Amino acid sequence: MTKKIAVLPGDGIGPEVVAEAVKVLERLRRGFGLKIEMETAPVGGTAYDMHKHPLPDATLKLAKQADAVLLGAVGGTQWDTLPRELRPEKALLGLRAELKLFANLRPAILYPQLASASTLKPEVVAGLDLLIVRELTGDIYFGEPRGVRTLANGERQGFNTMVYSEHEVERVARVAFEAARKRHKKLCSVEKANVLETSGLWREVVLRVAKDYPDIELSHMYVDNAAMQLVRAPKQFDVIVTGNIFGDILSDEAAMLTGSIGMLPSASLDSANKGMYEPIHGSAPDIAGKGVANPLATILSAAMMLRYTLNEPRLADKIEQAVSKVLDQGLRTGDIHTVGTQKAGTKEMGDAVAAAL
Ligand SMILES: NC(=O)c1ccc[n+]([C@@H]2O[C@H](COP(=O)([O-])OP(=O)(O)OC[C@H]3O[C@@H](n4cnc5c(N)ncnc54)[C@H](O)[C@@H]3O)[C@@H](O)[C@H]2O)c1
Ligand SMILES: CC(C)[C@H](C(=O)O)[C@@H](O)C(=O)O
Ligand SMILES: [Mg+2]
Repeated sequence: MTKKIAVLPGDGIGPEVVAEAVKVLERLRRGFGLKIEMETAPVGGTAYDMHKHPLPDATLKLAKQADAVLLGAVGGTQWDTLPRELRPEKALLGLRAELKLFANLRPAILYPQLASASTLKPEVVAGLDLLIVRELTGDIYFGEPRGVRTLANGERQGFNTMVYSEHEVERVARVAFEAARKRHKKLCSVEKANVLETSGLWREVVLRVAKDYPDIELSHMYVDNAAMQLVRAPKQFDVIVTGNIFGDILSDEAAMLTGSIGMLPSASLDSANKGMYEPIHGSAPDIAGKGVANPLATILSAAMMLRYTLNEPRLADKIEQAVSKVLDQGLRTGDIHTVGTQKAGTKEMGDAVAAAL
């Protein structure tokens, strides 16, 4: 049966990198019998400019009807002064909440060809393959109350609330334990249980779920230590499970171990593995429109889509092998460029991956 993919390019470099992932999917459709149809819709600031809303009804409807969503990135300084409800980022959070995408998988894998692009020494990072499972629909991102209030003395005060219910922790913990079971059977739960009640409950629930996974080696780490350990000795980790805000921060940090934030894909899944796929990076206003953004994170997100939602693991492998081949050829966008390699633009990189297929 033909699967429907909603393509939401978004803002900044979003359309540039999504075009290359679409190119790769098209190649699979024409050459390898992948049965998909793609429909594009605006999201984020681009959608606001067209429809006065960052997540128009038609876009949300398309995303809900589709089997999977491929998203570029949203945001940009020109929309930063809008009321919060109308900002591009709100569309992304809205999609995650509306589609109930509570489990965000962010693999940080070092391609051996990029060892010298990593911020860490080759011996510390060689062979790095870790998976961050980030909870995506709870935490301080969605917790109430939130806002800005004026105190009796006239001073204004901003406030947000970190909230996790047991069922929210339990379901993402199960995703992480299951992932660990398919990998090296090690799970590290990251929180701040020495200070935060939310984190104390998080740890309790993870320990309870662990009883169903006696084959998994579970550890717990405070987030400050985890941030340090990631740059000290990242290979101690197999799977990390953590909350929304800690996962956001740690995954950007982990990206640099692989050479660039332009290398990290993600899958955001609901309980039936329906999902939204996007690079972890943003709209990169500093390089938008220049044709220099690294499209590999988005291309690798398309591979995750094939693996998790479209049930085409063989084609997912093919994309990942094609990416590796292009890196073997020495092609590099500016963010992963090192001495002795050849500088390529966004389009050139996408063309090379499609050709390598
Ligand atoms: N998922 C998303 O849509 C998403 C994620 C993060 C940030 N944002 C939004 O994007 C805007 C910019 O945020 P930011 O600057 O903090 O983060 P960013 O990820 O957009 O950029 C951070 C730095 O990384 C570089 N970079 C990012 N992606 C790259 C790529 N593919 N190739 C090469 N270099 C790349 C950028 O040039 C920049 O120097 C903000 O409006 C923010 O809210 C959106
Ligand atoms: C743009 C923002 C809402 C988003 C997040 O914080 O989740 C981004 O940083 C990400 O990592 O996808
Ligand atoms: Mg982020």
